Parts: sequence; C-alpha cells; structure tokens
Amino acid sequence: MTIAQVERDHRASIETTSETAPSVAPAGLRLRGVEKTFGKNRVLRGIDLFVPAGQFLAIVGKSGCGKSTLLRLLVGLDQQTGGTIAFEDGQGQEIAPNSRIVFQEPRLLPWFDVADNVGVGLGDGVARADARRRGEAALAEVQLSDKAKEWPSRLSGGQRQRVALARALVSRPGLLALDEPLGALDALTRISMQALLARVWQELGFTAVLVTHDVTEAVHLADRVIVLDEGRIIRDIAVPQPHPRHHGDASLAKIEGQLLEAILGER
Ligand SMILES: Nc1ncnc2c1ncn2[C@@H]1O[C@H](COP(=O)(O)OP(=O)(O)OP(=O)(O)O)[C@@H](O)[C@H]1O
Repeated sequence: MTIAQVERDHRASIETTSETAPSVAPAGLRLRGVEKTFGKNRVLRGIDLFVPAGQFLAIVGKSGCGKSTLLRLLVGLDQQTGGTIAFEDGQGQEIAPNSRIVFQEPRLLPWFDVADNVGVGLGDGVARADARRRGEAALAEVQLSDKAKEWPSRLSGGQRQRVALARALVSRPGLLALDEPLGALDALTRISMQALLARVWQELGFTAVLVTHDVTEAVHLADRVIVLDEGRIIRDIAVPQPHPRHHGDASLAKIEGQLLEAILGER
C-alpha cells in the first residue's frame, strides 16, 4: 500500500458530512425510497427507514445484500441514485450531522503515535496541541491512556481498533457508522470490544448503525436489527432487553433464531 492510499483511506474514516460545526446532537435518520445502482446492478431497492436519534441499529444479511453500500450512503461516502436521506435531532428538526465511520481495518497512520492518530479525527483547523489533548481524553474513554505515546505498529489488533474508535469518538459524532468493526478480532477480544461499544454508546448517546455478519453480536449490541435481502428490508426486529446483556441469555437467543431464519429464507 502506498502512502497516498493510506492517507486517502484514513481521510475517509475521519471524513464528516457536516458543513457546519460538529454537532453533539444524536442524529435521527429518515430514508425514503433510497436506491443505489452500480451500472446495471440494482443494489438497494427502495429503502424506507426511520431511525430515531440515539438508537443503536444493526444491519445484517447475506454477503452482497447491500449492507456496506447502505452504510456508506448514511455517512456521505457515496451518493444514492434515488430517494432521499435526511437527518433530524430528537425534536424532529432537520440537522447536518457530524458523522464518523469505523471500518474493519483500523487504518491508522503509521508515522503518528497513538494520541496524534486520535487527534487527527478532529480534522483540520484544530491546533496540534489541542488535538493531542483531546485525543488523550478520547483514549481514556476506550481505556487506552497508557498507549498514548506508542506507535500503532506496536499495538495488538484489538488495541488498534480501540484507537480507531477513539479517533471516531473524539469529535463527538451524532452518527457513528460501524462497518464490521470487530470482524478481524479473535472471539475474546470481540466480546470485550462489544462491551466497550455498548458502554460508550450509552455514555455518549450518539446514534449507532452497525453492519455485521454476526447475529449474536447484533442482538447483543443493538436495540433494533434489520435484515437486508437483495437490497430490501425484509425484517425489522426490536431487541428491548436492557444493557448490560449477557451472552447465553435465552430471550436474546430467541431473537437470534428469528434473524437467522429470515437471513436463510426459512420463513
Ligand atoms: N463501488 C462499487 N462499484 C460497483 N459495485 C459495487 C460497489 N460497491 C458495492 N458494489 C456491489 O454492490 C453489491 C453489494 O455490496 P455490499 O458491499 O454493499 O454488500 P454487503 O452486504 O456489505 O456484503 P458483505 O457482507 O460481503 O460485505 C455487490 O454486488 C457489490 O459488488
């Protein structure tokens, strides 16, 4: 990978769709008839969806059903070919959201230490010392203060992903999009990262949209799960259980079963 590619990917992960000052208001989402085609490939087919401000939504579905495409539209990394996407605060007033995305790969800059990697999540226009100070504060939120002066190459995969999460959180996003953020981690690290994600979501109150292949992860984290199939929403299931949730909980297992049936087309 060239330096230019690393910088481009990194920029994508800190890019904001907002043209105004960053907002801390959680962003509700309202999608009407959203379509996305690539050439002749109609990937999203008329998505209608309302996500209240502050909700934790998970999107599951078979490989290639359009999950990542939908997520990229939500954070403005790509444009829909039809329909509308609007954002609103908890009172229903339209807002320009401060959106961030975390990818499966942390996409850290190898020539910056950990605190500076987090600080660049604030974008241009923030003094380096201020960005570093706020970066250190965000590192505390992901319990990584002791690694502030470390190089990314010296961290474990789970620690790197916590840095990527801190870089997304440092600007206090109203919408946090998560594209398989735990997909490359081992099972135990995944479980501790799930607990961390649930905690920061509860503490900071942003709207979260998680794309995952793992229905156990979806029901463990989200308070609502939608199933995409060939670019359409075919199931929309609430997960009302309070946090913290426990792996092995029977009521969560039942919802998992319903989701798997929907994904596998058994009903
Ligand atoms: N930039 C692009 N150009 C052309 N086709 C694309 C592009 N991005 C996605 N697609 C196509 O859109 C479809 C959906 O892709 P997407 O990545 O959204 O699926 P997904 O559900 O996230 O899959 P996975 O679970 O395997 O990551 C696929 O057929 C893919 O080839």
